[in-house]
Amino acid sequence: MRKRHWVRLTKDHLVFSAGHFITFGGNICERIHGHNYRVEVELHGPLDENHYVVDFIALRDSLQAIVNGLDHRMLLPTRHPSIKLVMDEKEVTASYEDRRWVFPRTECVLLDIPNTTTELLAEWIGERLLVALAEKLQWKPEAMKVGVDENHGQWGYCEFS
Ligand SMILES: Nc1nc2c(c(=O)[nH]1)N=C([C@H](O)[C@H](O)COP(=O)(O)OP(=O)(O)OP(=O)(O)O)CN2
Repeated sequence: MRKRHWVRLTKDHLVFSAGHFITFGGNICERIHGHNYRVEVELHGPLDENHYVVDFIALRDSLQAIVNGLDHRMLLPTRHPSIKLVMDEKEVTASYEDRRWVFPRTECVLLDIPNTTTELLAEWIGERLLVALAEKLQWKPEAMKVGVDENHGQWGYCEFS
């Protein structure tokens, strides 16, 4: 019988508090609000010489660094078709139709995604985690699943295979 191994990382400190707003249903744009997001990952692959899929510590530290970069920030999508972002050194101005929000530049994270849904945040985090693991360990999983929870049980996932 074929055997497969994987690791799953879900820690109380893999959390970030951030502001966002999304659009849905075509032209409905939420009011700005925040969430205490949780992040978890699952990585699949063969066992190494330590009988690990991947070292939990290296994985945890890599993911924590990505999560920390999102903590206490305003999350803004750079590829949204109608949320426009204009920025200078000090400020980011976001606009949607006749609404406008101005944020200190250093308090924003500009994400190259079209909407800050949990599904796309999971994709963004996963892409960065793959880069971090390649740099740190010269390793990539056979498959990976990243989950982001925005409201105590509302998880969006992205699977990489
Ligand atoms: N599949 C998805 N559905 C929705 C997402 C998402 O990312 N993926 N996101 C939202 C909104 O961000 C919305 O803010 C979440 O709604 P809600 O749970 O109502 O948020 P609140 O923080 O206001 O929670 P309350 O329980 O109402 O206080 C919608 N759908």
